[in-house]
Amino acid sequence: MSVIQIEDVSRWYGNVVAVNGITMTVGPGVTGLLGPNGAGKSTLIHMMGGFLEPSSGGLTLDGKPIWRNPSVYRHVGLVPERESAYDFLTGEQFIVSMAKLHGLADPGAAARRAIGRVEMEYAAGRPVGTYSKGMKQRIKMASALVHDPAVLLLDEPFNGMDPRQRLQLMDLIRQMAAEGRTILFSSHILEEVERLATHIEVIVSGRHAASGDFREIRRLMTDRPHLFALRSSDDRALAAAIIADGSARAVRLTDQGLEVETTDFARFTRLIPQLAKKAEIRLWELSPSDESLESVFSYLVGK
Ligand SMILES: Nc1ncnc2c1ncn2[C@@H]1O[C@H](COP(=O)(O)OP(=O)(O)OP(=O)(O)O)[C@@H](O)[C@H]1O
Repeated sequence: MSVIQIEDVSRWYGNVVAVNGITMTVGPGVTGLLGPNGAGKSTLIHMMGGFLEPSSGGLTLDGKPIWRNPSVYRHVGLVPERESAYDFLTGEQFIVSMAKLHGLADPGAAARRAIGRVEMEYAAGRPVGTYSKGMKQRIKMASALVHDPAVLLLDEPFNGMDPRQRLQLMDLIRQMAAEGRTILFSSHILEEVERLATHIEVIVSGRHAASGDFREIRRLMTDRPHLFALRSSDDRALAAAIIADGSARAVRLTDQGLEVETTDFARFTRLIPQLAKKAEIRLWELSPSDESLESVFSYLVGK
């Protein structure tokens, strides 16, 4: 059972602070690293895998420093977001070469085992350049598994996958976690993280914004004020009805219709059609107007 400890870690690129004073512990099971694009997820993952030096702070695997420590790399597999295989190599050649890089005693056998793990035997003899996005993702996964690491780091593993490929990969990740591995995967999609992760870490603008199980994070996200845009046959009357009901924090009449702020998302979406019906108003549009991930995450960090 392996544990990665991240202790007050920062990383900057020139003037850009990509990761800012993050402290967290990643243990066995599946951890989801959630954050919008540019939050610093890839930077953090690369530091966890020993591919990038922290500008300050330290990272350890089972108490051993990760940076410049090859004895640690034997226990870590990293699947990067970008393509990492030469298109002209066959899947098998690629995995065998990775096994050789790790100095494994029997690269052929290790490669076959890893390819079997991701169910890619049928395409192992084909050049990687002919693979679909999902197949490329699986062969990258095999390359990270070839030395049977205790820790697996996956950067946006579901990007570009169709729903069937997504389910297959989720199954594989669950199996590997059940075997006692420490697995961390990054994503900017809450639902994805919610379905797979037993533990969630949220980062926003390089900072650690929240940590815990998904119910807690979901509550933090849904309890924040929500902004809705409404259009109806009589916006003024609808505004009056909403104000009379007392379910909104603020109601504004705009050129486009109504803007309503509420803290109880679920109750408000149930209530509005009832209010409209009672007042004989036809509802044309009811849409959340601040549902961008950016705004959800910003709320979490209190910006
Ligand atoms: N090599 C680099 N040089 C300069 N800036 C960088 C470099 N790599 C990342 N950054 C910047 O650091 C910040 C964090 O980037 P990072 O790729 O770690 O975020 P991310 O959460 O993985 O985002 P994405 O999901 O879009 O890849 C961004 O502002 C990015 O532009």
